[in-house]
Parts: sequence; C-alpha cells; structure tokens
Amino acid sequence: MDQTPLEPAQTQALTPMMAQYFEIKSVNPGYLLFYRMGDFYELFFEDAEIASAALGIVLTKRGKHLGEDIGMCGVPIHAANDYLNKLIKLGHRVAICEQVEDPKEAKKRGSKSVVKRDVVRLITAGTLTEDDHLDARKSNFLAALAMVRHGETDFALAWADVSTGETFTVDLSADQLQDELARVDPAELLMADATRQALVERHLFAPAWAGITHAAPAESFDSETATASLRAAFPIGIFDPTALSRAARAALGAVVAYVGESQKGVGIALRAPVADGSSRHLAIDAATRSSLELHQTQRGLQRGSLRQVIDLTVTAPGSRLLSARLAAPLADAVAINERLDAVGLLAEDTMLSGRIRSDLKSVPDLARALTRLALDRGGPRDLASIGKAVGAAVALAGHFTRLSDAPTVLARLARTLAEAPVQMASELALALDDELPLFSRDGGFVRRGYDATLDDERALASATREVVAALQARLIDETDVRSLKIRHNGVLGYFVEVPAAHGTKLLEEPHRQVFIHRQTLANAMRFTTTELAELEGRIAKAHDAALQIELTIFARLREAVLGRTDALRQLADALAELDVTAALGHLAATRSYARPEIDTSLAFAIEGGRHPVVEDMVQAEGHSFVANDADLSGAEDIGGGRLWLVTGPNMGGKSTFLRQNALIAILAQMGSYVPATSAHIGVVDRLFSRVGASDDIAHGRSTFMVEMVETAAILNRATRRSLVVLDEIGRGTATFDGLSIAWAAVEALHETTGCRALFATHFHELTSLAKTLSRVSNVTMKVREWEGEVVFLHEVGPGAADRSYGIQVARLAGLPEPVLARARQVLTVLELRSAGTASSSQKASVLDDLPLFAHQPAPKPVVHDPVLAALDAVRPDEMTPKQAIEALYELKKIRDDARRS
Ligand SMILES: Nc1ncnc2c1ncn2[C@@H]1O[C@H](COP(=O)(O)OP(=O)(O)OP(=O)(O)O)[C@@H](O)[C@H]1O
Repeated sequence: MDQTPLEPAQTQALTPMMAQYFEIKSVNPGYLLFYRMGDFYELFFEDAEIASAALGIVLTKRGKHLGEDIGMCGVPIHAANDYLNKLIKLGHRVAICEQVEDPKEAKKRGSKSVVKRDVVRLITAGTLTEDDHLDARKSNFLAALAMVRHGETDFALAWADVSTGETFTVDLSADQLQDELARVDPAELLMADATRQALVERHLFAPAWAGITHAAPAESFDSETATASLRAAFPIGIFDPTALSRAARAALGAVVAYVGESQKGVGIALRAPVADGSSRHLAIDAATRSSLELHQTQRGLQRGSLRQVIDLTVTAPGSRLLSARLAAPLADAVAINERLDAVGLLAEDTMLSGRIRSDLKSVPDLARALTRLALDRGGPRDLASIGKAVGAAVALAGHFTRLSDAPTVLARLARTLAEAPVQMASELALALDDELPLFSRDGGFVRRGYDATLDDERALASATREVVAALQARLIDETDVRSLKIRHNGVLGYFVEVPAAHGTKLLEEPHRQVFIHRQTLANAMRFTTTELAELEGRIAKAHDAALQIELTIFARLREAVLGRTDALRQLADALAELDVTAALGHLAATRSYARPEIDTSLAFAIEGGRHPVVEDMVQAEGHSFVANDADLSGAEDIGGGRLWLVTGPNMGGKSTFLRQNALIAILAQMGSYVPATSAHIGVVDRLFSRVGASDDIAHGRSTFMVEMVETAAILNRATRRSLVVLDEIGRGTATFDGLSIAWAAVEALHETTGCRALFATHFHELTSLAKTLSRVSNVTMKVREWEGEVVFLHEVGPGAADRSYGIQVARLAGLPEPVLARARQVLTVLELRSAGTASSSQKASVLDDLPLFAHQPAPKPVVHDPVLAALDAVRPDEMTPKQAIEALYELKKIRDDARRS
C-alpha cells in the first residue's frame, strides 16, 4: 500500500508522487483522475472539488502545492462503481489510474521511490461495458459526427454500442442532423471543435446535444488516417472502408480512435459497420418523436410512453431491439410484410409463442457477455451466460421443427438457432460449476471432475488442511492446553492461539523451543511453529497451483468462445429478434390488435382505431375507450391523399384521435399489429406530428415561433407519401393571423403536397374549405349537452363543430363562477356580433368593456348616507339618558328627511 504523503513543499520542487500525478493528469485532460492509493481512488485539486460536490463526499486537504492546500477526496475501491455511475450520469469522464507494479518492487528502487502508476481505462458515458453501469434494456451508443466540406457540406454520423459491438454509419445532409441524432439518441457525441462551431453558427447545434458532446481532436476525424485504422479494427473481407463516403470514414475513424483510447490497449470489439441509410426508414423528426411520446413522455418518463405499453419482450437484448425498431420503423412494404408474417404466425399460434417466450425468459445477455470477454473484462459468469444462451437456442430451434411452411423471418431465425455452437456450450457446461464467482482470479469455478490435475491439487490443498487439524491435536497433547487452536487470518496467516492464561506456559521451557511468539492480545496469545509455517507454505502452493490451473482453463474456454465470435453474434441477433417477434405476437393476441395491410398505395384507412396508451389509461380507470375510424386514402390521379379537418370541443378527444393514427402508422411500419379492427396503409415515407405545443425557452423561441418553425419544416419537407398530423396551428397569435396561417397551411398541404393529413382546429371558419378543396372533409368529435353539462362522447363523426364548449370545460376545471358568468355573457355577444344580430345596446353594454380583462365588476359607488354620518357622530358613553333619547329622535328625523328628498 503506497501512502507516501504529499509533503508540504518547502521549496517549489515537487514530491516524486506529485510529479507522477501531474504527468498522468496532463496526458488525460478533460477527465477526472481516479488515482489509486492502496484501497482508495483519490482525487486531487479541482477534480477533488468537482467530485466531492457531485458525490456528496468530504473534501479534505493533503499537504501543499505552491503554498496552497491540496484539496483531496477519495472513494473506497469496493464502492467505486456506484460513485463512477453517479459521475458518468452527471456527464463527467473518468480516467482510472492504477498501481501497475507491486509496491515491493518500488521499494527496491529506494525507500522514497513511487509505485508506478498508469491509466488503465477511460470511463465515459459512451464506452461502458459493465452491467453495473448499463441499463440492460437500453442501447448505449457512442456517436461521432464528421463534417467535410467540398463545395457542399457533407456530414456523416457513425455510432457504436461498445457493450455489444453493434456499429453503424449514415451519410447526412445538414437538415437531417437533428432528426437522425434524435433517432440514435447517443449517450455521448464526439465532434471536432471546428464542426461544433460551424453548427452553432448555422443554428444546427441542438441544445439537447450540449450535455453529451465532447470535443475530439481534428486528427481523429482525418479520413485518410481513418482508412488505415479501420482496416486494422475490422476484419478485411467483411468490411471495406473505401466503400464508405469520406465523411462516414472520418466519423467511424473517430469512434474507433476514441474507443481504442478508452480501452487503453485492450483492443476494441466492434462489429463490422452497417451502413444505415435513412431512406430505408420511415423518417420521423425530433419534434414528432417527442410529441408522440414514443420512448418517453414529454416529461421524460417511461410510464405513459408507447414503448412502455408495447414492450412485452422477456429479455434485455429483445427490449433493446424493440426500442430500435420503434425508433426506426421501415419504409419498405416487402420488408414490413415479412416481419408481419412472422408476428402473425406467433399471434395465432399462442401455444408456440407461449413456449418460445417461456424458454427465452432465462436467456442471458449474450452480446454484452461476449464483449466483456473480448475486452478481457469478462469472468466465469460471462462464460456461463454464453453456454446457457447456446443451450437455450438449441431448445428453441426444436420448437420450429414441426413448422412445415414457416414465414421467411422465422425460417431464418430457426436456421441460426439450429447452427448455435453446441459443442462449445457442452464444454462450458462440463467445465463450469453451478455457483460462480464474478472474477476468474477468485478461483473455484471449475467443476469437480473436469480436470484431473486440478482435482489433485485441490485434494492436496484440502489434505493439508487435514494435516493442520492433526497438528493441532498433537500440539494440544504436547502442551496439555486443551483450548489451543490453529487459526488463520489475512495478516498473520496460520497461527497457534491460546487463552492469555496459558500464554506464559508456552513462553517457557520446554515449549519455547517450539513456539515462536507473534502477538499478545487482551485475552489471547498467538504463536507460530516451524512446522506450521512449512505447512502454510504447502497449502498456499497447492492453492496457487489450483488457481493457476483454473486460470489456464478459463483462458482456454475464453479463446474457444472468442473463436466463435461471429456465430455467437448472429445467435445473439437471432435470439433478440425472436424475442421481439414473439412479444409483438403476444401483444397482438392479448390486446386485440389487427394485422395492417401494407402496400405501396396512398391508402390510410383505419377502422376502429384506438390509442394504445390512452386506451390503457382509460381502461385502468374502469372506462372503455371509444374506437374511431379514419380514412385519408387517396390516389395519384386525384392529386394525393385526403385531409380531414377535425373540429370539436376541448377535451373532446381530438389530440388522442390525431395521435392514435400517427402511432398506428408507426406500429404498422415497425412490423407490429395495430390497435384497430382493420388498417390499410400505403407505406408512409415521413411522419410529421405536431400535437401539443411546447416552448423552447432555452433556445429563445416562443411557443408561436416554435410552432411556425415546425410548420415551415413540414410544408417544406412533406411529400405526397407523407402523413401529417397537425393540431391547432396558429393558436398562439392574434385570431385573424392564426386563422390566416392555418387556412394557408391547409391549402398548401392540399394543393402542393397532397399528403395524407389530419388537421385539428378550433377555427371553425376553416371548415368552409371543404366546399372548395376536393380532398378536404370535415369531421367532428361528438358531444351531448345534458342538464347544462357537456358530455364528451369521444366519437368522430362527419360534420363540423359549431362551438368549442370552452366555457363548460373551464367550469369542469374549476374556474370561479363569477368569471364563468361573465365569460358566458361576453360569448353570447361575440356570437351575436359575428352573426350580425347583436343589438346596439348589447354591443354598447358589453363590448365597450372589452378586452376581456377590463370587465372586473365595478366597485359600488360610494353613496353619502346622512343617517350613517349622524350615527358616526354619536358618543353613547358621553351621553345622559335624556341626550340619548334626543339623538334617537334626531336620527329618525334625518332618515325621514332623506326619504322625502
Ligand atoms: N376515444 C376516446 N375514448 C375514451 N376516452 C377518450 C377518447 N379520446 C379521448 N379520451 C379522453 O379524453 C381526454 C381528453 O382528450 P384529448 O386531450 O384528446 O382532447 P382534445 O380534444 O385534444 O382537447 P384540447 O382541445 O383541450 O387539447 C383524454 O385524456 C382521455 O381521457
């Protein structure tokens, strides 16, 4: 244990340890340095201040540097993971600096010499591999954004989940950046300073990136250097870096460099990159993702998101794949139908899907275990996980044998499962014990009977323990101390212990020839003997020998596993895909979802559609969800898809109806059945949904400004194949401006874009557009008025609402009655005025008081009352009875006079 104090600097010279600290710190800028000292990681100077504040641990001092106190705080090794987790979640990066030699070696160089230390690993949000740090059901991506300029500016994004090895690249134009990053949702984003600056200048740097972005040196984005490093990182033959664009090469190069640097020479375990062309996917922009609450609600919660409702997977990798599919539904009818065929079979054959799901439950996270082994960070439990996964795959493959005509996807999965490396798995099952330690260095993980030499060494070790017992019995006999015991602890090793009362006996002749005193405690005395020391040596040797054999076996098994990396990765993919398929089948079967008909038409015909999340909530409250139809189907020859104008009262269910149709499109295209009785959807290329406004105060944009920027994006980017779902465009400004903008937007969507669209509005004037625009129809959310109350039927029917029932809703919300009464009064006059039937006195009496907030009830005029004034003047305590009677008469007289006047 190296506890060399940081001596107060008498001169400006550094102590050797501080010199070492500064040297290591200077090559790892931007990282909190966890500097190993004995059983602690210590942090110094500013790092200590940051960590103590972030972790709530005590900031102490340790010596001085340049006359100033050196701040210090430390975390114990055994609890370091928890502290690391906290720091990483707060966006910090940590360099782990270990002692890389035995302190005894350092001592040999002189008593003042410092133990050699080096950084063995950089821990950052995007490069985590341990289960302790990772969310099992979430991918953890490190992304790098590269920018190259040659006339036009090109961008590319590369991203990798270091824990599973999955790696992707995509080329992007400037206007795709925000959407793609919202899809990938990286834990850490790298870019060169110049790129960041250029993005900021062009208003392309999204505020959400600030917390996850780290600067990477420009050199690591060099596409030429990258070519060489990529060739080294990925096996030739599987991947050719020159097939990538310059930008993609640069981005991938930066990912590889950063991962390599973070693992400090242990190597990188990434899979051959997949070019993830965004044209394969249904494009969903960042605002749509957040408005539809796909992965989390707008308040950042999992509960209430679409994912939470549809994720019935039973394994963590399955859940990650489902999440990825939800983030990137397909845009290719053939591929979607292939997925649906597989889901369909499992939805119908509930026996089969039940068996599959029950077998999958015990399948461990193969991909992450494999990566840990590849990075030499894995232990016996990772080996066992792999064996278990292979074993389960074989059992799962068995379920498919009776299927004669399996859908393409299931047939492919069944083939991969059947090809699982069974022999390797049986070897693992033979070798590994049932109870396993976390680390191989702890030993005791090889099953008895697997290796004869190991069994011999173990027998020797336990035999020597029996010899210890025999020695104890002999020593008791020889000394006649019945309470003599041979014990063991970490400091002394084996020793003889006798109660204090007998200690002196052993210090005297003849026993002092045999017993060597080691320690005196309050009530015991400890000794050793030459024989015991020898025995201890033999036990340690046998134990060491056994451990060495176990480590060799571990290394061999690890090599065998890594030799099958490709097959195992494919197996991991297949298991995850099977889980997703079975989960979607289960979802379809248990929630009455229907298979959507997917083709390349411009159809969008939903019968009995439901909102998957609101349905759950409404049902939980004991109500039933009202299903609604939508038909936006169009055709090229009539100019495109249809546009429904949805009017209706507040709280009537407009937003729910709009959102449910967008969600049905997403579910259908990710290859899931949908909450409807039937659905026919011509593949949508882009989905835009603006339901529910949000401020972007952090970005200095008002609600209205955000709405206009987003509307502009839709009008500029939507195509005939798109689905646009818009809620109350134009409400954030003056009525006429808002109405005009909404009016023009509907016209543009109808005349120019021709996309399928739902447009909810409170501007009832818009409904007259249905008369002039051929593909526009009016629908309304039905309500019934009952005893002055409004009853929401949540039912969509043809026609236009004539009123919004805003005041009734305000009443439900608890607005004070006087305000409601006044609102009713104003509303009546406004309605009469717009109908041109208000009388002049109505206009004068109410409208003069507009705008609304000028209507506070006028204070009552202060009327001078002479009786009250006279009464005020009366001083009863100062009056005689006679005066009192006179005052009474006077008051009555004043009252009578006042009445007369
Ligand atoms: N189809 C439905 N069946 C049953 N309940 C529904 C249905 N649609 C909506 N609701 C219920 O009505 C509530 C209000 O719905 P929603 O937010 O869609 O109304 P809205 O018309 O958009 O209101 P606003 O115009 O005030 O935003 C929902 O939270 C839900 O509880």
